[in-house]
Amino acid sequence: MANSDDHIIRIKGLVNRFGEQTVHDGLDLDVRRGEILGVVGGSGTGKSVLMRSIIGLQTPEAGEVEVFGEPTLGRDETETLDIRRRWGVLFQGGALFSTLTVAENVQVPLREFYPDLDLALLDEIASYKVVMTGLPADAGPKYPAELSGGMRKRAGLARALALDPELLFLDEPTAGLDPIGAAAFDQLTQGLQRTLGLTVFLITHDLDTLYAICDRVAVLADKKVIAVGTIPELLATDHPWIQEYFNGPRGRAAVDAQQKAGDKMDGQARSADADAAAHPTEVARTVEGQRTQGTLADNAARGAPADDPTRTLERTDAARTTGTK
Ligand SMILES: Nc1ncnc2c1ncn2[C@@H]1O[C@H](COP(=O)(O)OP(=O)(O)OP(=O)(O)O)[C@@H](O)[C@H]1O
Repeated sequence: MANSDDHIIRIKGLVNRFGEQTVHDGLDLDVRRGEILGVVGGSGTGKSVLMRSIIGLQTPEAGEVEVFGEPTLGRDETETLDIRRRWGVLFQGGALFSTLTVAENVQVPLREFYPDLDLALLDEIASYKVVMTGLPADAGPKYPAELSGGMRKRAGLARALALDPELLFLDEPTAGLDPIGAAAFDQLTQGLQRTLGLTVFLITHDLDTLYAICDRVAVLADKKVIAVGTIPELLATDHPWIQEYFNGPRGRAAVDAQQKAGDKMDGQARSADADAAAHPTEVARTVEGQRTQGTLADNAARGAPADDPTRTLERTDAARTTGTK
């Protein structure tokens, strides 16, 4: 398979079967470096099996998988150690160890890949990752059962970021979150992706997530990736599932919500411009698309941790639409 610097994952001719059931049959997909790729498809189309095939938890019957330019199939764990330490995974539901605290959960991959790290350093890295994902610092010693669903997702994300990965896999990160919590998690994902230069492979049923933060979307159907592109590019195809998914009532509601969010941010940008003109010596604020990130002082004033560079102003648009399974 040709190597390309533009692609962090390359999949060719993937075949996965469970008994008589064929889940993937000649699936191809490339993931570009630095993008957030949304992966969608009806329930049971094999999104999670695809992710598991990439990260080595599922052995496909045939095909080629390359990550960071290295083939991953047919190689044992020690051979892929250098590759595996360069990605992080947030499994569906967070998959935290219930008998470990949040900090201990974050330390699991650190202990696995760097067994010689001393305890003080493990604690320090875990604390940093906890705060980085917007959790309060006192979440570290808590057990998963003591956290809300949204906080558990953030704790799972903190663990996924433990090794400073270049590539992040997120399996339905906003499932089960309320609309405001889901929008905040999207903004956290995008903030981290931009700040840390991550590539994100994001499985979701959440149309708002697709519209809000995904650069491209890959659609799984008929045992393959039937289309991959920006949402306007997908809308230009005539595949019935794609048309129904994006043009159905939930798709239209997601577009409306996106439009409202855009209008709101335009208003904020205009008002920020007026403020800047009126107070030219004040520290500038940055308005990036839908995301407004204040200065550390602004964040502190809003109650966000002052040392958290990724904390973003949470969107409070009321409408949020999750695609049907
Ligand atoms: N270990 C396994 N053994 C047998 N069948 C499996 C196994 N893992 C997955 N499958 C089957 O493969 C198919 C695809 O599963 P997968 O979990 O990838 O779907 P999905 O697209 O992620 O679905 P959802 O959106 O509902 O999470 C399903 O029919 C599932 O039952």
